[in-house]
Amino acid sequence: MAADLPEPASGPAPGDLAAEAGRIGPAAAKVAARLSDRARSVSGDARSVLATTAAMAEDPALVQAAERLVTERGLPAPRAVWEAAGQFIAALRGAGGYLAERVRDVADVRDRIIAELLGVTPPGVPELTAPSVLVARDLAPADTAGLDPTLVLALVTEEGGPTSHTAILARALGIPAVVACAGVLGLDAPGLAVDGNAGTVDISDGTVRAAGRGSRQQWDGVGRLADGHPIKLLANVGSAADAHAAAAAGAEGIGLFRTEFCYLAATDEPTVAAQRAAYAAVLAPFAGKPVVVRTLDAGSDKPLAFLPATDEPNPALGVRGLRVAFQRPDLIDRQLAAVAAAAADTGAEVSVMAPMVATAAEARWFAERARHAGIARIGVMIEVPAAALAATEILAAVDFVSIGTNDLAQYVFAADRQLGAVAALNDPWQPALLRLVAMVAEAAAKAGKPAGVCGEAAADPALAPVLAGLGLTSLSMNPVALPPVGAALAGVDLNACRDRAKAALAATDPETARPQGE
Ligand SMILES: C=C(OP(=O)(O)O)C(=O)O
Ligand SMILES: [Mg+2]
Repeated sequence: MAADLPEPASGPAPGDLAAEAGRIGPAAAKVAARLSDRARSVSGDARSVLATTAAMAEDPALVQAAERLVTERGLPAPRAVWEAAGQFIAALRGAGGYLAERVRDVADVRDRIIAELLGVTPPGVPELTAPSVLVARDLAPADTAGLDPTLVLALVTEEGGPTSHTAILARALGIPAVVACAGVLGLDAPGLAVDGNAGTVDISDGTVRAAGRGSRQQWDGVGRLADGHPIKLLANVGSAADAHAAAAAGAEGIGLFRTEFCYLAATDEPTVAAQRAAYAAVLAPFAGKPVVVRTLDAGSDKPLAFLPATDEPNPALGVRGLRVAFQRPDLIDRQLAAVAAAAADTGAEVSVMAPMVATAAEARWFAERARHAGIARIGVMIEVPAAALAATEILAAVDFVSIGTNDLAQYVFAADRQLGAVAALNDPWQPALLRLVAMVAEAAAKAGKPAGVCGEAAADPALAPVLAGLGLTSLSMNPVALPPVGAALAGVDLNACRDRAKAALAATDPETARPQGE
């Protein structure tokens, strides 16, 4: 691999500060244009990942934050980009889980812009001349998208996680990959046998071998089972870049727009006009299609700087999600007004949804405010066990529910979702979690209202038929997961899904719930 870019020196900036700041926008635009060109030359997941990276490079929030660091603190442009990206990286890392896995994407964009400003070659993958196993500390998704599966037998990285863009892309390209393989860079082995299915790297026999080369799955863009039973396949997004990637990946709509992602680095509450513009940029690619906008889910793993920090012993159990709105109804009213205006601007079929609802009374409180803001379709997330147990009463107050399996698992198992030591409990195949999901799906079917899943469970192609069998009507996921999930659903009929659901519910643990070989 090309050497990592060294951390740029911190200054002072040479010459005129305005001119120095003015170099950042054009450098970012050049990086974006280059990535967009590459996106046009490939297809499928690689195309959507490159398009997302291109949009991230041009993200006005990053460019403007870096420009301010030049004009206000006198930093040289490369250092300012480094520090501005660092703020985003810290926020993502603090959020943990799959958000922390987006850190690599931001770091890649940062390095490309800095390399452009310095006039040097950005870090990347060396030209391969013979079939090889690629070993790296981590690999940028944009680099993974360009890998040639005939030359890269397998990929092993020290860092990264199983839901990172890099891992998902490698799977999509059919390249066996093992990520988070601590110590692999320090190995002095003549060969590596990599099994992408088992997640193992064997150095014992000195040969280079790879297993687990899956084939790229085809999905025709319509969410349905083999017998035609519909399951809407939607995308989780947090920015306009994500929304474009979701549209390119063929999402039938957006099932979760995490609005707090727009403001992870904001120091002041955005005005209604600024929120309207930011939301409209996300809704625009989905004119005429369903989009579920979640109101701010701040607090705990996603702190927002413009909300006063609360000194709580257990932030995950504290004032977060909709609970912030109970204390600051003015804040949610301004957000709902901005969402309603953005919906009118774009023609997307917008619903709103509240996070961290615990009781039917809370659902009613939210529905009333959203209705007052002129929003017609209103739902809540089911991510607190009490809400799953009260699903019938909650569904009487709203039009739909969406199950957040990430938090639902965290709370039902009393297992911090950011803590590796208890990760096994936060497994979406846990029968106890699936029984709560079943309870919600049943209540929704009785009420004749839709119920979806928008937590990470929805992105598992083996679990999707189980969720369909439980009676869920939509699955919302990272856009790169859409083709494998769509293909998995298209291969089974509703009866088979119901059988799989029954088996998973009856299992005693995740290992037996999960089909063999998955
Ligand atoms: C989708 C969810 O919300 P978030 O991951 O944003 O907390 C969830 O909790 O499953
Ligand atoms: Mg949640």
